[in-house]
Amino acid sequence: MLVVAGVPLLVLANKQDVPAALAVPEVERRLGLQELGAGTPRCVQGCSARDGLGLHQGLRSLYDMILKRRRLQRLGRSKR
Ligand SMILES: Nc1nc2c(ncn2[C@@H]2O[C@H](COP(=O)(O)OP(=O)(O)OP(=O)(O)O)[C@@H](O)[C@H]2O)c(=O)[nH]1
Repeated sequence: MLVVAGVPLLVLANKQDVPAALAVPEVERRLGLQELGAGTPRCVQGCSARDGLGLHQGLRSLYDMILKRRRLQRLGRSKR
């Protein structure tokens, strides 16, 4: 997985309607996302492409992370 430091990351843990699907914390652990550190905002969202559950929430989280990052970038620029 290519991750650019600081860029908001959304991981969709799909097929959560399937009983054998990995739970969200396990997906996060196996991808080693905790190693990214606080500088890379991220969200691991459980979802099901079959019924759409979790998709809106995931995209909403990504949108919020992008807005927050933009605000922080603007603040950083105005302080220079
Ligand atoms: N139950 C369920 N089935 C899904 C979901 N998303 C995809 N599928 C089904 O899983 C099968 C494989 O589709 P994909 O996941 O798109 O394809 P893939 O990535 O090549 O295959 P996988 O490695 O099996 O995921 C198809 O029959 C899809 O309809 C989901 O959220 N829930």
